[in-house]
Amino acid sequence: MEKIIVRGGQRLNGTVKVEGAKNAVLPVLAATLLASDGKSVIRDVPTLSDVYTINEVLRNLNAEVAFDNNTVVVDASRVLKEEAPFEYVRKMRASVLVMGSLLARNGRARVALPGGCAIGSRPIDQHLKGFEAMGAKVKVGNGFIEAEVDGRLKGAKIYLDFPSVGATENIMMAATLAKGTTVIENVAKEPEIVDLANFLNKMGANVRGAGTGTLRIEGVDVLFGADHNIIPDRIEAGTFMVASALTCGNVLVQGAVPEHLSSLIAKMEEMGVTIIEEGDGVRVIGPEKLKAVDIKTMPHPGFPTDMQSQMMALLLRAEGTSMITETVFENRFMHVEEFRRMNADIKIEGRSVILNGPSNLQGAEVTSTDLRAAAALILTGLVSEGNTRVTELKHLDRGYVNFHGKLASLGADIERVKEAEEVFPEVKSYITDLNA
Ligand SMILES: CC(=O)N[C@H]1[C@@H](OP(=O)(O)OP(=O)(O)OC[C@H]2O[C@@H](n3ccc(=O)[nH]c3=O)[C@H](O)[C@@H]2O)O[C@H](CO)[C@@H](O)[C@@H]1O
Ligand SMILES: C=C(OP(=O)(O)O)C(=O)O
Repeated sequence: MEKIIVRGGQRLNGTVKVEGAKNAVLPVLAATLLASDGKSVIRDVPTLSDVYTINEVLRNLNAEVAFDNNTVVVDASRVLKEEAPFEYVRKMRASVLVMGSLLARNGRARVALPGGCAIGSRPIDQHLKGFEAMGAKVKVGNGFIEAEVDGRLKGAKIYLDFPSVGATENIMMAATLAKGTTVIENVAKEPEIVDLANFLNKMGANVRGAGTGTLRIEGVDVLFGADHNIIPDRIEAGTFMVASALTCGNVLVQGAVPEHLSSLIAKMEEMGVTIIEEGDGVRVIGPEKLKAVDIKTMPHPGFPTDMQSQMMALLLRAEGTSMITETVFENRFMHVEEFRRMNADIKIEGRSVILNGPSNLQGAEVTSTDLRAAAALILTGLVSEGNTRVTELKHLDRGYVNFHGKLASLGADIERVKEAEEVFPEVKSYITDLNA
């Protein structure tokens, strides 16, 4: 079993560079399936397990995919298959994002139902509602969702009940090749939506309004491969910003785009952290004492749910009582119990968490429950007494490239180790028998 071991007590210092955004590259790669002519070249792609998974999904659908030197080249000009199997969707829910492209290109898509997830039930009803409004028939059965349209999708007026990031992306992709105009209201405004719209427009699509609450898409007959650089990862940037503030450090986070991080910057400044725009990034200087603040996660430009657990780590060091309210996912507090194992004074009350700080944090063996929780537990280890051992690193590898290496380069006392797993001899022979 792999573990990250952190010994607390070091102030972080230096420069760290952020990668391309995971949550931008996944929909962009799904969108490459829309090009029936020419290759797409996607640059600044992070070497994350989620990227390898989406590449496998694309290959399985008969696209040609090469990934080298942070660049993915996709040729989707051959006839595409229509099925994304459960083995991929189970590993990564964003696999459902191929549905809009497949439906638009093939008139048919069959994608395994994603099922539950550690942060909530995460239904995709809003994606399906959009496809249906564009004329698709949607059927759910045997663990799959099947969507089919007779001929071409038709432009439609769609109102999302919630500004879902995935539904906005999936419907936007489907609408690019639909006949006529699609207007989607109450859409997500995240920077990753804007990045996807920019890529689609480079492919020949006509998408307007990205970054506002309404998208207007005039359908076109054909889309072409295009060249695109992925935007920097605002969540990875935010994670290193918190790391610096937490350890009373002084770190330049290169590639952090302040406009993408305004809610986080505002909250960190309220806590007493100094944040200075410098070059193409931000410098974060952590104070000796942090002030308690209240936080409520919201769709962009509100405070991002993907920074909730890292911010919780920071608030453990703040003086006074803080409250974090999670409004985006109904169950994104699994990390709270792990923080308690590290002696955090923290409790859950409904959809909120109350923290009484500063906690006298102590290292412990803790389990990552999702990718951001993994990062948050490692950050907490940086300011805990003794050793913190963080397990279930498969979550971390979905969203962070060489996280421990980057922290070590800033002066953290951290290593990633592989420890032999204890297997009882009786069980071992049983496994051998089974494999015989
Ligand atoms: C790959 C990717 O980009 N993932 C991000 C994306 O996930 P994702 O696209 O899954 O998130 P959504 O914005 O769709 O989900 C937000 C909320 O809406 C609900 N919902 C969503 C769709 C739907 O059809 N019905 C429905 O009820 C979800 O259960 C959740 O409670 O946005 C989230 C919210 O910023 C981020 O935390 C994820 O990191
Ligand atoms: C929840 C996240 O991602 P996903 O939607 O891919 O699970 C995340 O990036 O924090």
